[in-house]
Amino acid sequence: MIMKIGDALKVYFVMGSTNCRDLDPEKTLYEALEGGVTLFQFREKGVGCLVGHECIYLGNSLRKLCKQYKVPFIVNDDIELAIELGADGVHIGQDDRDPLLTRKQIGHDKWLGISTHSVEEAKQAVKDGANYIGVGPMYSTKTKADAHAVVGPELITQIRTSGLSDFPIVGIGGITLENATNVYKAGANGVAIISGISQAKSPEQAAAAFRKIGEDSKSKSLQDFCSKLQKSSQ
Ligand SMILES: Cc1ncc(COP(=O)(O)OP(=O)(O)O)c(N)n1
Ligand SMILES: Cc1nc(C(=O)O)sc1CCOP(=O)(O)O
Ligand SMILES: [Mg+2]
Repeated sequence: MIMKIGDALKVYFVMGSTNCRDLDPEKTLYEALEGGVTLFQFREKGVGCLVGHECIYLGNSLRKLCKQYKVPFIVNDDIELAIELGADGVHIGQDDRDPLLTRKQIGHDKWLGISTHSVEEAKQAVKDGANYIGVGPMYSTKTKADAHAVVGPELITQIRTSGLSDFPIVGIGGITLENATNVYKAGANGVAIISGISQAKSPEQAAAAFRKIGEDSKSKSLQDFCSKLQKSSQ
């Protein structure tokens, strides 16, 4: 799948069966895709999550759906599962596994995402061959019990000004329709969301609203950039 990763990160939906509310995972993802999510991560984790054949079965269904919508499919943590499902990439955290070994296993044509919580971790992730970094938590989250302390969108701005001005970055953790604009404004290419879409009454409408915020933030950033350019040339 040929697609710029910075664009794919715009509305990054992360989900497993334990995150869903009224709808089953397939229907939840279907609605999110209809609403316009641009990237999907299969994160089958937590109490009551599916394992073994059941996990592979669900992963295959979700993978097929993403293919239909031409949306890249990432697997969280589990490299063997990613390979089995023919995923477009994997996402690993600081304590999951060695990034260099992971790259060796998945090859160079797959995306590797790495979670980061500081400027130092961000720079190291780039050195370790990440294609994008997740930065979080932006805000407090109930979805991940072992989440780090909140870093806020300010960390994304610090990472940008530390030299990673163009590197693909997605913010994650506690992102809602009310605060997503702050994350884009801080310099993120996109927002990664679990409950804001999976727990919404209508995942489709929530996804569409996040997509609209992403589009508007992009054109607003462009307007800001042009007006700064105009002012500096006056
Ligand atoms: C896009 C994105 N960013 C961060 C994470 C978190 O990864 P990790 O710290 O390994 O925690 P778990 O998700 O494995 O519980 C992510 N999954 N995706
Ligand atoms: C999976 C995950 N990673 C985080 C990090 O900070 O790295 S926060 C988080 C949970 C995101 O869920 P929600 O959108 O429901 O808050
Ligand atoms: Mg992990």
